[in-house]
This record gives sequence, structure tokens and C-alpha cells, in this order.
Amino acid sequence: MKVDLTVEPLNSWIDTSGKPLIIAGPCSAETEEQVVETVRQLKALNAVHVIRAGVWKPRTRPGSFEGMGEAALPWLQTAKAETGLPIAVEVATPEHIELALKYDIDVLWVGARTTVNPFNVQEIADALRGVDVPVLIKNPVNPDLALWVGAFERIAGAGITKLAAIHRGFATGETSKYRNVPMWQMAIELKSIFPSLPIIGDPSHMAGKRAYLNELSQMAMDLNYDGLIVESHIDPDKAWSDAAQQLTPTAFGEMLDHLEIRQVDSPNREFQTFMEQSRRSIDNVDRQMVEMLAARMALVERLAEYKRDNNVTLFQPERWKEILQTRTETGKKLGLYPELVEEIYKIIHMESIRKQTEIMNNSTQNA
Ligand SMILES: O=C(O)C(=O)C[C@]1(C(=O)O)C=C[C@@H](O)C=C1
Repeated sequence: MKVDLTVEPLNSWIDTSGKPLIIAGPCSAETEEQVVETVRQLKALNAVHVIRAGVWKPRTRPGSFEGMGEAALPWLQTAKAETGLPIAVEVATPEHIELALKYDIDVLWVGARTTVNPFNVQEIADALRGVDVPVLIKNPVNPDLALWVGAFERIAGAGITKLAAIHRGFATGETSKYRNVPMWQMAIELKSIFPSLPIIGDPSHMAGKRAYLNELSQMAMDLNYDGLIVESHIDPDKAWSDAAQQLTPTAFGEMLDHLEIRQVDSPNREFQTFMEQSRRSIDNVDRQMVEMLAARMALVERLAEYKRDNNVTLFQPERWKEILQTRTETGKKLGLYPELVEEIYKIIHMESIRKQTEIMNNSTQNA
């Protein structure tokens, strides 16, 4: 999938002095005092560029706190007037957009529960036509890259060019220590489809618990993300939503201090030569791996023709079991994770079955 998107670089609409963009603020705006005090403390860190606050909260089940709605917007205006920090809120309907713009909200984000629904995203896109506002789009709740891509196409189609993605992790149904499984490869794939699209990590929603915020933020930085969006509350344990994953502004500042921000490259000559040589060696190994794969496939093809002529099924459970066991054992002895070898062999085996099916079906047609 290769698509074109017009994206203005982040630094054209927000000055971060070359540092990663830091967005922070409470999960929900609860009271004027809570909003203003949180924003004051975040401003004092001297590291936050944009304030986030949930005003309309999509909740899985009715009956829980669904946000203060329009009443909270003047509090955000007060916090902005006092600190000079721009404000971001989540919008899910055309009415939210109208109200957010009426109260001078600077940045809008589309939530994970909205990105899943193309009708909803299109309504938002239509409401944004003719408006020049930065829009951040969270990944859909489920790991469906096309929905995320489609949301960008719809919003960009309405003329929005100040765009960024928020990677908040996915509900996969698997058990994980995280609330939402990061699936980092989804963001990497999005970035290869839209190379100029900035990606912002949302460790709060991935983690679900503040204990995991450090490691997830570091991972996002190591993957060269353009920024972080983190939930911070003056009294997290008393927060009306997402209490377990919010940090006090002070704890958030400490976390930021401990983050290692690495550079994409180094001008050091020795480093450059070493990288150059290592990459040539990797190229060599990779070529051999691909040649080996092709050699294996050629063997499978011959074997499939024999199976076809002798009327034998292509899937051989006992042999497959033996392959998985022996290959993961060999890998383990060489220091490879068994899961890695297993995943690679599952793909190879499926391709082998696909190729054999093709050969068998061809015979039926030719017969
Ligand atoms: O050994 C076979 O019978 C094959 O068809 C080859 C192969 C493989 O790719 O290694 C493919 C399918 C079977 O389930 C087991 C193994």
C-alpha cells in the first residue's frame, strides 16, 4: 500500500526547539481547579509543549463518568491564558468540533474508538473542511492498519495538513501485562506508508499502569517517535477516569529527565565506517537467507509434484510438528528466542502449503 499525503512538519505548527513534542495533561477535565493546577504544574516543568484534557469521554459502558462536556472548555481557556500553552482535546462528532473551535482549542485529536468507524471519521472530516487546525489521529482500537490509514486519507481529504498519528496500542484479546498491546510494527508500517507523518507515542493507554510508562516511553523514543502524549493529574489516585495510569506532574518531570533521547545518526567518522561495514555484512547474510528460502521452496515444489502424482495430502501434521521442534531447538542453542524461530517457520510453512496447493490445483486443471 503506497499513498500520498500532504503533511506539514511538526515544527511548522509547534516550536519544540528540536526536541520531541511533549503533550501532557489530565485524562479528563474534572474541575476548574484540577485543570488549572495541573496545567500550572506541567508548565513549571518547562518541558511540555501542549496540554491535553478529555472533555467528552467515550466510555465502553454507560453510567461511568463521560466527561464534563462544554462546561470544561472555559477552564481550558483559563489554563491557556495563564500558561500560554496550547490545548488539545478529543473530538468525536461535528458538534464537538464546533464547540472546541468556539472555545479556541488549538489541537484536536480523533480517539481510538472513533478511528474504527469510517462513517464517524468522514463526519469529522466534513466538519473540518475549510478549518486550519492540527489533527492527531489515534490508532483504531483493533489492530487494523487500513482503518488508521483510511482515517488519515479522510481527514487529509478535507484539506487538513497539520497531521500526526498517536500510537496508543491495540486491544488484541491476548493476555498482556499492558492494557493495550503496543504492536510497534503497526506504527512502523504506518510510517512506511506515510513517511512524512509524525508519530506520537501514547504510553499511558498502552500501559494502563504508571509502572510501565518509563519503558514504553523509552521504546517510543528509541523507535525515533516524534513525541509523547502522557496523562498527568495533580492527584492521580483520585482521578475520575484512568486513575492507575496517570502520573503527578512531578513524577512526569522525573520520568522525562530519565528518558534517553538518542540521535538518528552520528557524524563521527569511525562510527560511519563501522556502520557501513556492518551493513555490508548484513546485506550478505540477508542475501544468503533469501537464497536459502528460494532453495527450500524449490525442494517443496518438487515434493508437491510427487505428492500430486501419488495422491498424498499436502499438510503433514507429524512432519510439521517435528520441523517446529527441531528448528526451535537449534535456534535455542544458537541464542535465538524460540518464539522468533517458531513465527518464521509458521510463515514458511504456510507459504509452502500455499505453493503446494497451487501445484495440486494446476494438476486438476491440466488433467
Ligand atoms: O514434508 C512435507 O510433506 C511437505 O509438504 C513439506 C512441508 C515443509 O514445507 O517443510 C510442508 C507441509 C507439511 O505440512 C510439512 C512440511
